[in-house]
Amino acid sequence: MSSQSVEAPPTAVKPPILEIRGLTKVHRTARHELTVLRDIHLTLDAGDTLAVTGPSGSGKTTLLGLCAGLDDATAGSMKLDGHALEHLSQDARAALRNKLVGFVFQSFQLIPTLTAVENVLVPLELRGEVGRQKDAEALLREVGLGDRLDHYPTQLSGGEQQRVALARAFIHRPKILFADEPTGNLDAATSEPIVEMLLRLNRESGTALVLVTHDPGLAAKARRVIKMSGGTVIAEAQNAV
Ligand SMILES: Nc1ncnc2c1ncn2[C@@H]1O[C@H](COP(=O)(O)OP(=O)(O)OP(=O)(O)O)[C@@H](O)[C@H]1O
Repeated sequence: MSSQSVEAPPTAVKPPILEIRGLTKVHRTARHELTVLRDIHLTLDAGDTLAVTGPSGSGKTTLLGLCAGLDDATAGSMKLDGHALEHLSQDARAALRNKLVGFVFQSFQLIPTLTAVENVLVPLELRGEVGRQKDAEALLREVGLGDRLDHYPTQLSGGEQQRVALARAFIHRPKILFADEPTGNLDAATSEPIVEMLLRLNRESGTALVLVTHDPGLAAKARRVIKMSGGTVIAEAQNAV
């Protein structure tokens, strides 16, 4: 009998979905220099949920924008799913984000000349995926817009536009979804299914969620909560969810 021990195969350790080191953002004008984010460090595990809270002007939207690649940092580094963004070309960064990231903006950013269904299909078209009309329609039904499929953004209320934006952010099943005030424009009855949908996406697809919110009820549904003030993270807590 062999005395060789059988070594367990190495377990694949998933990289954090998001790793931020020393992230800083300074806005410079001719006369002023304004540091809106200062030396932020943050690590988020794959599939985790994080609420970003803090008073108006504390830097929450700026942080989200940098994470989602909508803006460039003044200093610091970021990894998405183990990929160091500073080592990638602009095109490679865009492709990585297009694959991994979903984003819901505070101001929806729907394309005015496209219908609700066509707006939801945009992330797929950017990836060259066609023929997913039925999936887009199903998602819109899930957010309660089954009878608004062919409406244009101007024909939708603010809350309805918000829901189209959420469906658009979900359609390619991102690994991480950034949402800036996802229920900010919705009443309690409308926001509940949206929150449920976000949490279901997290549970069933393992999509990590980063939610900027002023709503303590929504923040309580995230496993981790950070509080920002003056461009820095001043407190961090964990919820038993
Ligand atoms: N392009 C810009 N140029 C100069 N200052 C900016 C610019 N964009 C944002 N700021 C400033 O950065 C600070 C942080 O703004 P940010 O939108 O990130 O705050 P926030 O915490 O998301 O606020 P709110 O809860 O009101 O949405 C604010 O003081 C804002 O005035």
